[in-house]
Amino acid sequence: MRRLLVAGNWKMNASKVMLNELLASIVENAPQQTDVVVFPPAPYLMAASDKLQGSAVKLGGQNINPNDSGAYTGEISASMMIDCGCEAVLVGHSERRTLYAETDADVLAKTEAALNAGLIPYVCIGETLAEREANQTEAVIEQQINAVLNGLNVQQLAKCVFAYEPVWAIGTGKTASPEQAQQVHAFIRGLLAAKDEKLALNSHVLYGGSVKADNAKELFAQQDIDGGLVGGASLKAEEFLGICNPA
Ligand SMILES: O=C[C@H](O)COP(=O)(O)O
Repeated sequence: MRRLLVAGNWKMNASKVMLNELLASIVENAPQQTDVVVFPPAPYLMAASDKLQGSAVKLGGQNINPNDSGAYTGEISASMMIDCGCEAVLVGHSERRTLYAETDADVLAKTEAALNAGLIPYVCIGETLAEREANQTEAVIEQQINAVLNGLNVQQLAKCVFAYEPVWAIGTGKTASPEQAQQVHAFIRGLLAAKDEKLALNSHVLYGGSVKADNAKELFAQQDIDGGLVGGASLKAEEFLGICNPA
């Protein structure tokens, strides 16, 4: 049985005041039946870790360099994230792929680095609008997820979380319909099953792309949608908590 998992990706949005207020509210009100993880920007991770002490809410980082240390000015390693209290990291978010030219090979390297350090990689995949309109959704998803499915063993893959984020639904207010999302999630689970049946059964596959309190319930009711990777709506306590506890 897969528990509902809701992850809040703050992207490049935060301040000390926001961190204190938002985390205080999430810690106090996060429902026990949902696993909740927040991904603030890197400079706030230590402070966030302190705020989350003793709470069931977990912490993650938004990006890592695949190397463990060295002359990589401006970069952050997986072991540093562990040191700062993180248990997870996002890998392959479409903004990283598009704005910072991250390739499938980079995604595999980062996923491996995360696993080696003991972080849970949240491997993000998703098609653009042009790809969907050209009927390439499944081909794109398969290519992106195969980068990790072919590069890692089942034990490593069992520690990953997968997130389907159609690029056309991110920050646009255009959510994939529950049926559209379910169709791709079922396809992803099929690819996981081809690797290993138990892996498919136990893996969390999250949906991301304009998830809100008022559409979360219907999305999360789909058989293969195990929760959400939430961007904009994770910045407002009431909205995010509404997603964590969809009515
Ligand atoms: O990581 C989160 C996704 O990019 C979704 O962002 P959004 O909820 O603002 O559409």
